[in-house]
Amino acid sequence: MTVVLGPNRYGKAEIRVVRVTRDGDVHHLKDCNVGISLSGDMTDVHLNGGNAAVLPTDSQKNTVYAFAKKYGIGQIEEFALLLARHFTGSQPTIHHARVAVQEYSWERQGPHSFVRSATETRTCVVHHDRDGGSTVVSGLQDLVLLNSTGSEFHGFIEDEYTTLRPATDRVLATTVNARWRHTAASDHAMSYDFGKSYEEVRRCLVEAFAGTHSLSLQQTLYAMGERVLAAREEICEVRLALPNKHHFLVDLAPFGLDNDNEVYFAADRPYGLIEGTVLHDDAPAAGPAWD
Ligand SMILES: O=c1[nH]c(=O)c2[nH]c(=O)[nH]c2[nH]1
Repeated sequence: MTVVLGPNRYGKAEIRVVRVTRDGDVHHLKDCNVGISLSGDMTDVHLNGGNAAVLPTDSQKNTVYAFAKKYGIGQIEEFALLLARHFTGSQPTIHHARVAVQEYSWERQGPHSFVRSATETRTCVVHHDRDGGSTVVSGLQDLVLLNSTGSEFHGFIEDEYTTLRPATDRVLATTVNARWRHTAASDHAMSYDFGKSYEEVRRCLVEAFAGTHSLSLQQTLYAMGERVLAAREEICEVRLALPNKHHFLVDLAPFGLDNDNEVYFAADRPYGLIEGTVLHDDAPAAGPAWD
């Protein structure tokens, strides 16, 4: 039996960087969490402990802070591309870079005061290969949505363990975790408006959730992905993970009260987890985009 080194990567995780841009009395804030993963000529370090090909993860972390100062942090996808291209372009031993960024949103409260908004986190994952192009997957996490009617679930399999009653009018609630792949990120490069794209995709997801009379969360998932692909030509694939945040009607009969879909128990666990991919049938090959 021969043992060999398989796929590997290394980098710095969870680099928290806050960039304040001062515009006179008015300040602008970017609050991010950056993860770097590099791969390349790493056989010697794993097999023999030879570090000559290794750019320390500490240097990677420092690069994030230095780039935040030198270039600012605009759209997170642009910042991630800048970093990924830097590592592959400056170090011959680094062949591939994966940079992931999460952005926490702050609402302006004054010229230099901000309130952390309890809404979703914006995300991106960029891959850059020194011999090839880049892939960009944007996304959002923890966008909480609820429809208080317009949702049904019936006609499902009923086996000997089924107790669920068919529902013709229920609450449908979820925490959207969505990621979407940009068709040709390497062509768009830096001139591409990632900010507008993000806002429009988010709007499509919310509008499709709110506007779909749902016979299942699976149907709603597909409608959300389909809406994005119909509206946004720069996107070729959408991946969604939608927990079904169950709202159970409380039995008020013991108290002599009826419950006409008015009082619910919002359970936090267990929850159904509906996951799916919606994509163009001629979407270009994903390469490492989803890794
Ligand atoms: O929208 C739903 N899809 C399911 O697959 C499912 N399963 C379940 O118990 N409730 C629901 N709701």
